[in-house]
Amino acid sequence: MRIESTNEIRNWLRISWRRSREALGDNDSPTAAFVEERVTDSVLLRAARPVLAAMSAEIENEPVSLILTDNEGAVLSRDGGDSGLLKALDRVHLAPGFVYAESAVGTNGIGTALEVGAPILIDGSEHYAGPLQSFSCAGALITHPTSGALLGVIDLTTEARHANSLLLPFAKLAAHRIRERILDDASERERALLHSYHAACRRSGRPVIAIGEDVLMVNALAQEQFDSRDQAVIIERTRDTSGRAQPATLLADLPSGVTARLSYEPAIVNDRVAGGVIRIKETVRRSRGPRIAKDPDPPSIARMSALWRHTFRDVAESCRRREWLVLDGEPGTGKAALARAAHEHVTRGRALVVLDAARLGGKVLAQADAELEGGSDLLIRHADSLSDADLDALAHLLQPVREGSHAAESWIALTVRPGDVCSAFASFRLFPKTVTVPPLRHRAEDIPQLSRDLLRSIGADDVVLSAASLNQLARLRWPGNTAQLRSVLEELHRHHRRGLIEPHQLPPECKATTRRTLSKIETLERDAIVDALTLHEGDKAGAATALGISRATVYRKIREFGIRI
Ligand SMILES: Nc1ncnc2c1ncn2[C@@H]1O[C@H](COP(=O)(O)OP(=O)(O)OP(=O)(O)O)[C@@H](O)[C@H]1O
Repeated sequence: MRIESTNEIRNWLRISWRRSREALGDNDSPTAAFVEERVTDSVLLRAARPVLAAMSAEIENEPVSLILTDNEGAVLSRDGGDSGLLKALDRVHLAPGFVYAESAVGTNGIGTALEVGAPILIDGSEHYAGPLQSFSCAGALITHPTSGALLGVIDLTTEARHANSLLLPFAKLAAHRIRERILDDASERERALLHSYHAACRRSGRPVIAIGEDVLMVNALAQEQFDSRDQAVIIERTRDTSGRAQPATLLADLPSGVTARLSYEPAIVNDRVAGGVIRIKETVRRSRGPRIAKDPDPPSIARMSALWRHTFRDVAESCRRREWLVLDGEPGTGKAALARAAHEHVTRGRALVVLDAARLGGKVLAQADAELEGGSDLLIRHADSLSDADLDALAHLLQPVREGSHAAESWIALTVRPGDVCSAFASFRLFPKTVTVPPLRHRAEDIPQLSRDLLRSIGADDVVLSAASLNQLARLRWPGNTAQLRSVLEELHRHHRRGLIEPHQLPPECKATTRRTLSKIETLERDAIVDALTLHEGDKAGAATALGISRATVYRKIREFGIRI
């Protein structure tokens, strides 16, 4: 979008002020939030550093500062400017680490350029916040030259009394030079990777795959020998090495039943890893017979955070002891998936019959009876949806099984909502153990791996989430847990069949953010505020009263946690 005429600019300003008023109320001196975990290396920073160094030399001793931010308005660097200007900028926290999003500090050259998606000059009193009105800021967007992803903003700020009409053209020129530099860097890296790839293909005469930041190359031999599922696992496995400057040898168990030995060699240009070339050295067909190992490797579903591994171990242990089990947890946390995977892991192929009580209602009794008669293991999902009478009948059905001869045969697990313990079961002591499956927001570190697993399972093998997109997903609250993440990825796949997905391409429901990983306490605090706001249909005063905190605190927390309801 381009903003050309003065009228249009005024219009955008009016809208920007309205947004600022909604976000900040009457707060005339909002404080920019500080981000503790800052990005110190990125495509943008690498390309911008030399450009900004050269440009700040051109305007040496001028009262103008060049400010680079990421695509959420967090300041990454500040160059140039005389000491008076720098002191003034420090006073308004326009400094590295602080976030200049419009929602945080009101209309300004950085946040407003991001909001309107176009370069913009905000002059003196056009700023929303009083303390910013002594500055003039020109912000120009920096987009990735090939993917078009929004990377950040270059902003030129000076004191309003020095404002000059060249500020905005100069900001646009800086953005243009940074984009060109990104393109040069990328083609230099891609050339280095291509060179290593061709050399590996010639030397080895084997299947070869090369992976760079935006590039994937698969030679004809690799395409012939491995289907797309195998290729996806190989690529996934080599992600473990991404960015690694040392050669490495890895093993990968492929879905086709072979184990492949992968030899990784980094392609390096200017001391930086441009990508890696993977030669597939040999493959061995795995034995189909029963595994002899006492403690087989856990399945991929279990290879996640300590919290999730611990939960998996608990379920597997109950299954190993044939101890009947209740899995409770919020909707969509993966209770059934976990029970299935643990059962498969422990019994190595014994059938587990899954009955959904929410779908079958009272009919679940007759079906469970028939399956138990045959000695099957049983997973009854959504047991809490049964009526009290049906639950009672189920308890009476299960009690003789527990005490009878085939008790040792059948393993039974139920899934229920949190805290939904059925008194009939408790009185018969049918289910001695309950495992609580943690919500996704308590294991945000699992989101990258989980997203890749889910993308593969929905057939979106050609879709790759960028690191920034994964960070964005990891910051969300996920009330619908893994099931919601799955539906978000399905929605994404409907619009993007392949390629690298950047944050702006994620579905809208992924837009509420906090910039950092929250501590457990902060997560609980955020959840309480979200729950109160939802209950009060977004009314902040009502939520504040319900929580016993001030309205100002609710506003502050909404901004801090990036809550949008
Ligand atoms: N660790 C995981 N890896 C891959 N997919 C998963 C994982 N956990 C859950 N899923 C997928 O997420 C979705 C929801 O999981 P599941 O149905 O097991 O959740 P649930 O807690 O039993 O849900 P409900 O609220 O209906 O009881 C399913 O599509 C499942 O395959």
